[in-house]
Amino acid sequence: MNDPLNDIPKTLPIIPIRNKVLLPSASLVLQVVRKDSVQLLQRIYRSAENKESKYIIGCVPIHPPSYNKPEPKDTTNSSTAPFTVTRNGNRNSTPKRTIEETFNQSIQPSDLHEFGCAARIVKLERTVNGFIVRIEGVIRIRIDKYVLERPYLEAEVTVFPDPLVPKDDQELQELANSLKTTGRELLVIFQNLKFPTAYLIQLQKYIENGPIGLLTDFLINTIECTYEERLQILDAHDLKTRMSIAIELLARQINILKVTQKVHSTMSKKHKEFYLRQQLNAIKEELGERDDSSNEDDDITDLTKRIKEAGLSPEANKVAQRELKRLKRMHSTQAEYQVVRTYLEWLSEIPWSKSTSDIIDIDKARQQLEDDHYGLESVKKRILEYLAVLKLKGDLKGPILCLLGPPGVGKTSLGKSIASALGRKFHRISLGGVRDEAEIRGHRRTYIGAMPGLIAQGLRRVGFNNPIFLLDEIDKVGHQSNHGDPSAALLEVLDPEQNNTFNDHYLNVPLDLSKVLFIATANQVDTIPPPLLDRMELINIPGYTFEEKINIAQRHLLPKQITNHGLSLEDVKMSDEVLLKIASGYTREAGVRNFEREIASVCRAKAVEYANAKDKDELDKYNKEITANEIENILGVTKFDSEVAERAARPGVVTGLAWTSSGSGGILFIEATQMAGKGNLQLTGRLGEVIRESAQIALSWVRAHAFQLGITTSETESTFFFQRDVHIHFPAGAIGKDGPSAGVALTIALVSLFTRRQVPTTTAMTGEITLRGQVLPVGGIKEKIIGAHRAGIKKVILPARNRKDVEGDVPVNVKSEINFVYANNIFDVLRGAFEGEKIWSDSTPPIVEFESRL
Ligand SMILES: Nc1ncnc2c1ncn2[C@@H]1O[C@H](COP(=O)(O)OP(=O)(O)OP(=O)(O)O)[C@@H](O)[C@H]1O
Repeated sequence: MNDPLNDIPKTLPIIPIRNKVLLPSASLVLQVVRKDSVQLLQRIYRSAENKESKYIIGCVPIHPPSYNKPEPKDTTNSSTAPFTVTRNGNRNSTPKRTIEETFNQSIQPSDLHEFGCAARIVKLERTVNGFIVRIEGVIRIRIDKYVLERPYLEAEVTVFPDPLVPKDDQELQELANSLKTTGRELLVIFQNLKFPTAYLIQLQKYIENGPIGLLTDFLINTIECTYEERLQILDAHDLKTRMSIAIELLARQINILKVTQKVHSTMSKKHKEFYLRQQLNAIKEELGERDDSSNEDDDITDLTKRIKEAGLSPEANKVAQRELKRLKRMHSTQAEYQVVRTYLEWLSEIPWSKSTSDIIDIDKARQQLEDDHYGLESVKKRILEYLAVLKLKGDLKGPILCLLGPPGVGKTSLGKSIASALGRKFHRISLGGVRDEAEIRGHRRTYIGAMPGLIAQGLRRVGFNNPIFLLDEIDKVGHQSNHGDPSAALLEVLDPEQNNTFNDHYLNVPLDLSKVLFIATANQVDTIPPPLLDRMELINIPGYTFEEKINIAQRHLLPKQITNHGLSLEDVKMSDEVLLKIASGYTREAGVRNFEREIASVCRAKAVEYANAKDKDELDKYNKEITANEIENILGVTKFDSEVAERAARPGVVTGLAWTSSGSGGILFIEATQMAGKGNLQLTGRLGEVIRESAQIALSWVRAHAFQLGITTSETESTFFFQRDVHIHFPAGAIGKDGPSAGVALTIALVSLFTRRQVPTTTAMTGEITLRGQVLPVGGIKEKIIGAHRAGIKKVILPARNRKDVEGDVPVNVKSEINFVYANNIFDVLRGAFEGEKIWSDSTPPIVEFESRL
């Protein structure tokens, strides 16, 4: 057998234990929540090597409040210290504490007993409040001196190994024999009581082979005795004293057990069960298989109180009470205990009946929206109408508002403004990339690590049941897959008829979401699942024009960034020209997010300049006005020239209008070239199926009208197209492109290529074409035109049936700076693209003109 002495260092970290005495050979499970011990175990937990079972600590009992400290004694003397704990010092007199109180409680060396037990950590588990640790007593120790008090106690110790019983010590030999006889007697009783076999084997081993000191401790561990009696045994490092006390205690226990066995045979079944249960608990406790029940009780009392205060719905309360009952029956080391406990914590933290009171003051809301956002008049108007209806009707049963627009146009910040106008809490739920229904609805509790979904989590975070939830990027939520359908879960969330009984899989009780005000945001409408779209009212926020961006910057972004950088509004001035330079030279976006970032860089540079001037006491030299030249010094050379200016007009190159998946509009170039070949058409630039088909249609139309357009010399000539290959490329090959709206631009690019005529780079076009040359309307007109305006386009050719979109939605200043050409057919486009020049002959009347008369 290993000498335990070898394992025990001279200095040991100390874990003080309350109401318990650990003896060598016993094991104990402790729920550790007090700060000092938690910090000690944290250190052990962190260092991987120390997590092994070899880590040794000292376990020392804390004196109960009524403990009278014994007189200092000569520890070399073999006699045991006078025992002075009164009966009042038992566990029942210990005051109950909450977890927090226990955590903050500080233990002084003077509170601790002089003797303790060195123990080996065999299991260490993290819990919500601290640790659960299982320790095994190794050997008696006496504390000589505390060498550390914070963050945890550490002490120099003397260890007391048990000597072997000397053959010639008659008295000791007799005591040992008597102890073994008592042990055998107990073994028989325990066998009758059906004690665990492993325990019985162990006891038998100790009785037959000793060592006698360990057998004494092992027996005392099993029997019922008071706290004081156990302390007495702990203090008795001298074998003779320990055995004498133990024999007395064991004899008492045997008597009790004998009487019990008699009573047992006469008891009713119910009584017996109760009695056995009590006994089982006591035995478990003695064997160290029950942890500090006072802490566990504290925990459950605390939870019960919190559940009572949370004002649960009747259904939730029923479930909570059932689970509480289960929890009480469980042992805190059981894995299921933590699962149930976490569930109950969730139930207690959902705001079932806590609401903020609404302030629906339309004037105040109007003011708030005005203060926070420039422009967006129609959006603000619609939001105010919505709030007015909310005020009159008093419920939220209506369509959900969905703010639709490119990134950085203020969708999120509009949501925040609405929340602060209403005095409600605001929470943003990002739906981008949500592929799993469980993310919305939670995982069932049977899963390991199950959690409630985003909605329930949001409610817990805000702490009130009537917040504003901004469902961000609802267009990016996943559809039906083998992980369920997140959009179907959202449907339930957003449906006012169903959402008062929303079922989160984890909570598994109906949640009332009818008081939550949902606002959604999306970049594009196409990918929003139709049933969701059906429940929402779209409010379009197209991109901003330069003029709007400058106004937003002067009123909101610049003041915000100046103050963010510790300057006062008077310290930095930027003219509209400078702001325009930043917006056009350094950003290319529909919103203002990058613009704000660039303004922040300028403010940072100004803050450095200001601080330097202040340090040198030269504030008079500091120039608060920022010039256009300074901008280049701060932000570097301009990142973007006018997109149109980058290009020179060439045959085969045409400017189209695009609408990106993020909802912002812009221009795109189409380049066509021809080479000797066999009549093949090659397309590049990451193109989708539809745009490829548009290119085929365009080529077929051009081939069909080649003679009329002067490309071929006779109507029957076919060699022209069979002797050359055509290659069409859409630059910015990294970005995928698709959709039918490039049809018109593709046709014009091919006509320009074959007729060697140029289209001005400031002319852009959009529209779908049919094989017969008709121009069909397309979507995203407003965004495309605002984007084109930003790019410096002067003329836009677009389908005649899109005229209403231009007249209705496009800002006036944009309309006034762009010349619009509305086309019914491709000949109208040709006329517009080639500056009114009629490049075709009328020898054959164009088929489309005939069609257009239909
Ligand atoms: N009209 C406006 N008036 C004042 N500030 C604005 C306006 N539009 C946008 N902003 C500001 O622009 C920044 C970006 O806005 P926000 O984050 O709300 O954009 P978003 O549309 O939600 O973008 P995303 O779709 O990427 O989430 C914010 O600081 C916001 O205050």
